[in-house]
Amino acid sequence: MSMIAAFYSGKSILITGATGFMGKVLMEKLFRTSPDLKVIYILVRPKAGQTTQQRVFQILNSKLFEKVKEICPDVHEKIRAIYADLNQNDFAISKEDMQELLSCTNIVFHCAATVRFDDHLRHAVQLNVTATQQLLIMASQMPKLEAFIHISTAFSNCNLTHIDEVIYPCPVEPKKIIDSMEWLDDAIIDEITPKLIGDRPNTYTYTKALGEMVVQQESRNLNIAIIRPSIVGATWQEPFPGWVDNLNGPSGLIIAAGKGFLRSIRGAPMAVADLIPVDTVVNLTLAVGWYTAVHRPKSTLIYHCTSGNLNPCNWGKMGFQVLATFEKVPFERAFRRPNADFTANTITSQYWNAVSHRAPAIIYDFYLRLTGRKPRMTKIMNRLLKTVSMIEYFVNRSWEWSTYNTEMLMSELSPEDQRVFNFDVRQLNWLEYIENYVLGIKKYLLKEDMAGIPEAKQHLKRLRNIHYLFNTALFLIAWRLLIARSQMARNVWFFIVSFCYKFLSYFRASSTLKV
Ligand SMILES: CCCCCCCCCCCCCCCCCCCC(=O)SCCNC(=O)CCNC(=O)[C@H](O)C(C)(C)COP(=O)(O)OP(=O)(O)OC[C@H]1O[C@@H](n2cnc3c(N)ncnc32)[C@H](O)[C@@H]1OP(=O)(O)O
Ligand SMILES: NC(=O)C1=CN([C@@H]2O[C@H](COP(=O)(O)OP(=O)(O)OC[C@H]3O[C@@H](n4cnc5c(N)ncnc54)[C@H](OP(=O)(O)O)[C@@H]3O)[C@@H](O)[C@H]2O)C=CC1
Repeated sequence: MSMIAAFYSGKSILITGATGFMGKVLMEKLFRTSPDLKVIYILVRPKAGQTTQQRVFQILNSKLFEKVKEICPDVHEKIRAIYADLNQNDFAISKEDMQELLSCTNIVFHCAATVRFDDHLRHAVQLNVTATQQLLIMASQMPKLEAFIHISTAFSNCNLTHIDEVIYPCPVEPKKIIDSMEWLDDAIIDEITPKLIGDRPNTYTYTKALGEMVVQQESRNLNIAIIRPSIVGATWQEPFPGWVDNLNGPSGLIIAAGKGFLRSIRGAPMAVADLIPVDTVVNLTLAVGWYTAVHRPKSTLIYHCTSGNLNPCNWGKMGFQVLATFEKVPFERAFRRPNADFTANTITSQYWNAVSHRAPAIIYDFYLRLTGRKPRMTKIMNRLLKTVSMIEYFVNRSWEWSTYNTEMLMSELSPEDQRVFNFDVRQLNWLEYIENYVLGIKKYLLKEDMAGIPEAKQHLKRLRNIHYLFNTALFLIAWRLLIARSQMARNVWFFIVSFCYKFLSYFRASSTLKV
């Protein structure tokens, strides 16, 4: 019997960010392994024209929850969706709901965040810092609370190269930042943002670091732990391999490469690609929840959920395997044949940007205009290049995260728990994982049918022929222009033509003699 699964039985659990990538996988695993848990409260806001109830309904009826519904048929009754907006005071939770949350909650998993790299500092602070502070204040009023688990990121201290499982202070106190966001106007915030974030690349990593400081400062006598995952990718094993439902991290770029838009990234092929499957993060999170509640460590423990030091893969190897998978399972209706690479050199990268990204987009838009359609490729390309520029920081560097606490926890688990809540990335086979990841993107994100693979392959063949034709035409035009302008080029051309003529004449004569 799994001790961790047994621990969550009968418990009331509060999850923020349950509608997000990690939150959904966390809920799924909880219901699948501890079907007799009491209730999961989730803080949900209405979005994209859907009410909170509709959003929950959609999640429970998705492919991800198919297994859960077999094991825990009353799953609908065990989810309590509470209307909440983490940007509002008291999260806009009603008095009755707040009362229930405060009096019943046993465990809190705080996953909600803005993960956008380019978010305005005011919004990023509100969600990643102020909301965390408010949630901790709520947690301190929960008499039955056994553990509070905060999800941060391994990149909260990406300004360092070696990162230990400790909280590194930021120069300006989070409380001062929170206060200043209330009275500074947007223009001034824009001006001071680069100074505040310092040598971090974006507001996301900065505010996640502030969030950790808030957790430390507001911890009071709570049992708290912090989890720092690196780049979270599709599921490795559970509930099935390759599940992913958003474009964050590598997923969007894999689509862009598979559809032939993305041909080159300025990145170091030998830099460590510190990816971590989402089910591994969730397994560690649940194990940490159990350990924090049962063993009550004296101080707030931080757990790195990374792969680089235990089972490293680099960007070059990852890119190679992604492209190899496209050969077997191409995406449908590609713009160009997938052929992307990491380029360490800035000038080479700018060259490829001009030749392989901007020029084809301009040519295609010209073609769309000629055929009376609305041009759109330049816009798509600009968006893609913006995304690429935002991730360049992360694919040009390697980090070393120590994993003492994570390894200590692994050794504390029973063999059964090590199996059911496996977070040992040493067992991960990268080639297999990446192949499943690309397949998962095709199935669950692009919703493409496997029956369409032969047609997709045919389409790629047509694109290859168009590519050859285009290159030949381009060469002939260039050559014709050169011949018209240069005596030297003309001489070379006549020399080649006369050489070919002589060779053919000799070949014809010798074959006639043989007869
Ligand atoms: C060379 C071999 C090729 C093989 C491929 C290999 C790929 C390797 C890639 C490596 C990736 C490395 C990533 C490192 C990240 C480390 C970060 C640390 C980890 C974390 O803790 S946080 C989680 C990561 N967070 C993110 O990934 C969020 C990133 N997104 C953003 O910040 C913004 O969305 C972005 C990119 C700034 C764009 O903003 P904006 O222009 O305002 O656009 P929208 O967000 O409104 O979206 C518009 C439109 O674009 C679609 N979209 C969004 N994101 C992506 C994306 N990443 N790729 C493609 N398309 C994307 C979005 O759905 C919208 O579409 P609509 O149709 O709805 O308009
Ligand atoms: N994905 C990754 O690569 C990594 C993620 N992390 C961390 O993991 C955690 C989860 O990330 P992930 O699941 O990927 O992120 P997602 O963007 O998929 O999910 C974010 C969640 O936060 C919720 N949320 C955002 N704003 C509000 C709001 N105002 N009120 C209520 N809820 C809100 C979202 O709700 P809604 O659906 O309504 O928008 C969503 O449920 C975050 O803390 C992130 O920093 C760490 C490392 C890497």
